[in-house]
Parts: sequence; structure tokens; C-alpha cells
Amino acid sequence: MENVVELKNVTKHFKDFSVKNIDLQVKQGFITGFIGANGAGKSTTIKMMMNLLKPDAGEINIFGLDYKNHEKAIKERIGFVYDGNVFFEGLNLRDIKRIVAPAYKHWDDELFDQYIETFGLPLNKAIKTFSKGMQMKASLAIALSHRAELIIMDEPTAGLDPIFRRELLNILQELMIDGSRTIFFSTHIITDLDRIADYITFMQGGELVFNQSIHDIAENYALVKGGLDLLDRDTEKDFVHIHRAPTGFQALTANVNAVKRTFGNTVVIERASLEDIMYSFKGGVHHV
Ligand SMILES: Nc1ncnc2c1ncn2[C@@H]1O[C@H](COP(=O)(O)OP(=O)(O)OP(=O)(O)O)[C@@H](O)[C@H]1O
Repeated sequence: MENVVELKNVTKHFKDFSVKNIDLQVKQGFITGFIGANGAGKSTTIKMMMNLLKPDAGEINIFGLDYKNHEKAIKERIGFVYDGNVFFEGLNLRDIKRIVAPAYKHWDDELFDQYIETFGLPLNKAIKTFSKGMQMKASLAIALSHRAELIIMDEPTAGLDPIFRRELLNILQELMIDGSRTIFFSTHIITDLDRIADYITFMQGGELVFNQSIHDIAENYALVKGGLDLLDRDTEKDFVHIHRAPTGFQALTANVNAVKRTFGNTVVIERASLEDIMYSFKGGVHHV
């Protein structure tokens, strides 16, 4: 199976905000980074993927199964890691293991002990005494100990120091070696993505802007700089966003080949970073 997660036309309305018509496929065996500004709808989308929130419309399939008929089977195969204390605060990891293990068919006690040791976590200390990084590691250890095929994480690196963060990213990368696992995680830390992501899902204002491989993004997106006299109604069609200044324009294109055809060597073309792309879309999705 190529797509582990499939969202078709998924919509969720809140009073002042909607996630609209999301079509998203998450590919098996890859790490997908989920980006978007504050309030773009990332957590809402992740909650729908986890069936913690029901969509108002659309379809969600995980491992080709729907939640209506296969919730238990799906959840067995997902590890959910998110920013916040998932556990009862007074408990320690030994208690948690006792409570959580029977819930999973593929729970592996030895693997759990191994991760606890690798992550340097104490078994007997109450979770409430754990730092944010330790809590994240505990949550990940549990996800991994039931041999989750799909790991979904909502901002797992938020609030972690750079050393912990890099350690976590290395662990995630090691998990991918056998090729069968899939990781989908949201983050605001773009350098995390440069380090480990294969695909980027970008959401803005409740809409999906794109879901593309890092390679395709680098091939297609670019920053273009040139004189204002080059812009007119036709040439502007090559851009998703244009910033005009008295000295010239800077624009983002999603089709660098079209720009080359239109402008030849009258413009300067530079690589667009993910940050450049996010910034250009900040006013909302421009349908081009
Ligand atoms: N249960 C809810 N009821 C009403 N509005 C909600 C609810 N949950 C989320 N929202 C609104 O939906 C919007 C998107 O929120 P969401 O948490 O999905 O964004 P996000 O992309 O994860 O943001 P951040 O990066 O800041 O965590 C916000 O405006 C939020 O206020």
C-alpha cells in the first residue's frame, strides 16, 4: 500500500474557522513534515486523522481502513505523540507500562525497556517531574513499543533544546531504516525538516497549499527578482505572491520553468526556502 493516510475532501467547521476540502495522501515509508502558520489548521487536521475530532464532511482512510468500522485495528498500528502531558501526572513509567501494554496486541516489553534505557528515562519517577523533552521521549517510547507502523506527532520538537531536538530527529531517522514505517509530524522548526523530511505538507488558512517532495519543491519554487517594468497582467500570472518595492519586485513562483520562459535572463532567480514559501502565502491561499 502506497498511501498510509488518505484524506478526501475533508472539511471541519468551527464558529470562526474552517478546515476546507483537504485532499491529502501520506506516503508509506517516508517522513512528512506538516507546516503552516499558527492557526492554519494543522492540529485540527491531525486530530481528525486520529479520530479525536469528526470531520463534517469528507472521508478519512488510514491503512486503507475507515474509523467507522476499524477504529481499534487502526489505533493498534498508530503511535500518537504530541506536545503536552498525555499521561496521568502522578504515575511513573512502570505504572504506565502496566496500564498501556495490555491495550496493544503487538506490545513488546523488552523493546520498551530498551527505549527507556536508550532515552535515559527513569522508570520510578512520577511523570509530573519529567522535563518537556523527557515527556516527549516517554510518549515516543510508548508509541514505538507497540511497533506502530505510522507515527503521528503534533509539534514533537516544540520547546526542546537543540541537543534533545537533534537527538530526537536522529532517533526518528533510525526508525525509518527498515522502510516500512511512516512518520507524519507538524512543526514550526524549519531546520527539523531540512534535516529529515522527505515530503512537506503545507497548510494555510484551513486549506492545503501543497503536499510535495522536498525535491519537487526545490525544483519548482523559486524567488524571482527584477525591475517593476517587467510586471504586467500576463507576466504576473507566473507568481503566487509579489512584493513590490521602489527598487524592483521580489516574487515567489511555483513554476520556475514558466518564469524562465517568460523572463529569460532579465530576472534573477534564487532558491526559495520553506520559510520564503510560508511567508509568501501568509495572506492566505492564492488560487493560481
Ligand atoms: N474546538 C474548537 N472550537 C473552535 N475553534 C477551534 C477549535 N479547535 C481549533 N479551533 C480554531 O481553529 C483554528 C486552527 O487551529 P489549529 O489548532 O488547528 O491550528 P494549528 O495550525 O495547529 O496552529 P498552531 O501552529 O498555532 O498550533 C484556530 O483559529 C483555532 O482557534
